[in-house]
Formats: sequence, C-alpha cells, structure tokens
Amino acid sequence: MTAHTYAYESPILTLQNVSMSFHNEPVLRDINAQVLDVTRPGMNQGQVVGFYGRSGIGKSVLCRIMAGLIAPTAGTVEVGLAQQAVAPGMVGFVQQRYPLFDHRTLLDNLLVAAERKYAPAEARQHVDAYLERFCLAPHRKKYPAHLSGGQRQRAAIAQQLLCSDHLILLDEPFSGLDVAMIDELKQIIVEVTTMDELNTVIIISHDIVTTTALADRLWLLGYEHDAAGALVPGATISPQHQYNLAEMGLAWHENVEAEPEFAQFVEHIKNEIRGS
Ligand SMILES: Nc1ncnc2c1ncn2[C@@H]1O[C@H](COP(=O)(O)OP(=O)(O)OP(=O)(O)O)[C@@H](O)[C@H]1O
Repeated sequence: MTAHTYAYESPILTLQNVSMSFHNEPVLRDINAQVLDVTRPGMNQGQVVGFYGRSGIGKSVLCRIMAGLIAPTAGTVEVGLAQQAVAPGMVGFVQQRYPLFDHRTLLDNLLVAAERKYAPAEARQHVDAYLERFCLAPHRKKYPAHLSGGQRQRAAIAQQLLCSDHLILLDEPFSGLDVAMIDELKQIIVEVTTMDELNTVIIISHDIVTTTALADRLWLLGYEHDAAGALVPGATISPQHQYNLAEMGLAWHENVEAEPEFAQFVEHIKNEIRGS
C-alpha cells in the first residue's frame, strides 16, 4: 500500500439534497455528495469517481440529472470551479450507444463537437491534438461505421471532452470489451485525468475491480432502513457509502489490483452492494 501526497482545493461537482420522483414514486432521495479538485505535486491530477449500485436503483437517472438533461424534483447540481447550476452541454455523457453522426467522418464528428466551444481554427487545433492523443489520427477520414468498437469508444470520449467543461460521465464503458480493449480504455481514462487537473471522469459500472482500480473516490447508491428496519423509499448515497481511496492509500497505484488491501476492499464493496 502506497500513500501519495495530495491536497484538496475547490469543489468541482456538488450535489445538494438531490431527490427525484416519477409519478410520486421516489427513485432518489436527498443525495449530498461532492467532488473536490485534487492536487498532487508535480502532476496534473484529475479525478475519477466510481459510481456503483444495483441494477434499476437509479444510477442512470442520477447521471441524467448530473448532466443537466433532466431536472431533479428537488435539490441542485453545481459544476466547475465557478459552481454554476448544471445545464445541458456542460457535462459530457458517453452512453452505451455513442451518439456519433454516421454520415460524417470521424474528423467532422469531432469538429462539430469542438466548434460548440471554440472558434473554427482553434477547434481544429484541439481536434488534431485529440486525434493524436487517442491514436485516432490515421482514421480521421473514416465514417463511424468503419471504426472498430474501441475506436468508436475513444472517439466518443474525445467528442465529449471537446465540447464539455472537464466533467464527463461514462456509462458502463467496459461492458462488451475484450481484455485488450479494457486495458486500452483504462489507459485512456488515466490519460484524460492526467491531461488537466480539472478533468473529472465519473464511471458508472458493474465492473467493480476495473473501476475501483482507476478511482480515487467511490459512490455507492443504495437504500437505507428506518429505525424499525423498514426500507426507506428512494436510493441515496449515504456518507458511509462515499469512499475516499486517496485517504485509504488505494488511489493512483499502478497494478493496485495485485495488492491484498485492494482485494479486501473490493470484497467489502461487493458485500455492501449485495446488502443494499
Ligand atoms: N422517465 C421515467 N419515468 C418513470 N420511471 C423511470 C423513468 N426513468 C427511470 N425510471 C425508473 O427509475 C428507476 C431507476 O432506473 P435507472 O435506469 O436509473 O436504473 P440503473 O441503476 O441505471 O439500472 P441499470 O444498472 O440496470 O442500468 C427504475 O425503476 C426506472 O424504471
């Protein structure tokens, strides 16, 4: 177990009393959680949040709320150093079905995204940099249908990074990928979160080992019970289900999966999910 030197600065994502009901049925209840800008000497260290919960508990609903795509029934989501109320477009969201335009080349897809934020010449520079960085430059003239699954995924992540403000949500990014593609994607996530100190990736995943190995913070969405033992309707992220892996000495290690403390912690998380 290796502890690194780090410090926290300003908040970059704040969920305050977020609740959501559909037709008066509570799905999410009173969620309070925060991501802070982490700093490490001599590094651009971004943030990786692993976000877990049983199927159907409300992870996708909370993601759509964090992305500003739906408004919660109550509560607020604030993003960025300015802690502005979230609005559509501020947060990138890579869903399982990637929204690339099929009739445009990869280059054009990325330019469309970048021109939402930058003037054309500057957009082109950013796109070229991402194409290089994500090993997509040789494929720039291809249409999405002619890219491999891994290339499409890299393209979707680049696209969302180009048009959002540092924060991106990845919904089940590892599902359906072979081991080599999982390694490649892990590498990309590490690259993204060490490119800029403010870059923050929230990974919604059922792949606890892969996600925990990348994360410095974990959120577990679950139900609570009242004093009589009855289930309280609406899932929440209780304080004991917000884990700080940096504090636990489990963040930012290469090959952390091989450490006994990591394996024990993953077992703990799995048991918490089973019991939630
Ligand atoms: N627009 C909607 N209207 C009514 N109910 C909804 C709506 N959207 C989601 N729900 C309900 O909210 C609950 C949480 O759904 P959600 O898709 O967020 O689960 P999840 O945790 O992402 O599940 P999974 O891991 O299986 O993807 C479900 O019971 C779902 O039916």
